Amino acid sequence: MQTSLQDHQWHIAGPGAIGLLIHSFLYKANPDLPPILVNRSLQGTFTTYNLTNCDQKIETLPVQWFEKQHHISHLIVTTKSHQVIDCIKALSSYLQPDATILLLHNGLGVQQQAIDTWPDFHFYLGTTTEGAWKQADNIVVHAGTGDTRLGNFTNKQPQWWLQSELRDIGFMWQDNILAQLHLKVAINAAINPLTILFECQNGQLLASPDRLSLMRALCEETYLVLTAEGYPITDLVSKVTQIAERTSANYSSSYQDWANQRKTELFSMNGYIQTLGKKHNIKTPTHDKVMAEVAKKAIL
Ligand SMILES: NC(=O)C1=CN([C@@H]2O[C@H](COP(=O)(O)OP(=O)(O)OC[C@H]3O[C@@H](n4cnc5c(N)ncnc54)[C@H](OP(=O)(O)O)[C@@H]3O)[C@@H](O)[C@H]2O)C=CC1
Ligand SMILES: CC(C)(CO)C(=O)C(=O)O
Repeated sequence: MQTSLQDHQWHIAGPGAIGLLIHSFLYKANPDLPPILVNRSLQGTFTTYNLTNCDQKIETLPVQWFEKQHHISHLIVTTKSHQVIDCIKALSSYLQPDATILLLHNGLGVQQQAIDTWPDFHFYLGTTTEGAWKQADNIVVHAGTGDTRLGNFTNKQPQWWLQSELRDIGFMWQDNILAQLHLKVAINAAINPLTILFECQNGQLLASPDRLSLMRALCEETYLVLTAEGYPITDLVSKVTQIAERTSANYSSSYQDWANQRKTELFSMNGYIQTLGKKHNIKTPTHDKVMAEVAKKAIL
């Protein structure tokens, strides 16, 4: 039996920092069509959560959780990259055969795996520069505003997008989203593992010749591999340097995962470049060395 879900009602799987932030955007845009949260256990926990906005105001928002009678037609997955496949597997019997699924995580590789595993679902790929973190299970802090872009493998805007609630909350359609995602991976692959190796903030990578030369070597290999894959990124070193300067005081997401003994997403950043290197027969010795060193201290 199906409960009273409405057309286009979004489910959000992964009630972490980004999941709750997007929940709050959708809820505030249309409280009559609240998004539905899905957690790992498929059983709701908290009934409200607190959101600290960028201007330090605190709002309390109600939560509606997934129920096993639901048929999911629209899903946003906001787990970490290594949790995406298991998350969709756990939901596969509740997803409509032609469900729309937006994957919103860092890194690459998992998106193709999802599309290959479930060819009938309509997958969309996204990336966000919003910043958020969890203070507790039901407390989220919106640390910095950013933008969220989505697209698909075909670059064709679907009909649903024109009336989508996602437009109301400022999400933007991005032609060639894959180019955007490859650029992000190239930047992450040059910064994130090094912040774990040197136990430093992003900006401190620019402070010594040793760190800079490793960063350059990673960029050179990434450039060759991504060019072979059809995504040549010009001036990658200066793009990486600019981001490291702009986020100078930040600890990268991988550093934070390592510092909190969580699995990092490096397998879908440097690991993705290594996989493409093998595919195109291009050696990636710096990525290999850096990943081997990071593996001694972090969960890859
Ligand atoms: N936070 C940020 O500022 C930004 C994050 N991103 C990216 O967004 C993605 C999400 O990041 P973030 O929100 O910080 O990560 P979090 O770890 O805070 O959130 C992930 C959530 O997914 C849950 N989860 C794991 N497996 C499942 C499952 N099978 N079903 C349902 N829920 C599940 C986790 O629960 P559990 O705790 O039980 O594992 C957790 O609540 C990452 O790829 C990240 O790199 C991108 C830009 C900025
Ligand atoms: C751009 C950068 C490196 C900012 O910290 C990031 O995306 C991350 O930490 O994952």
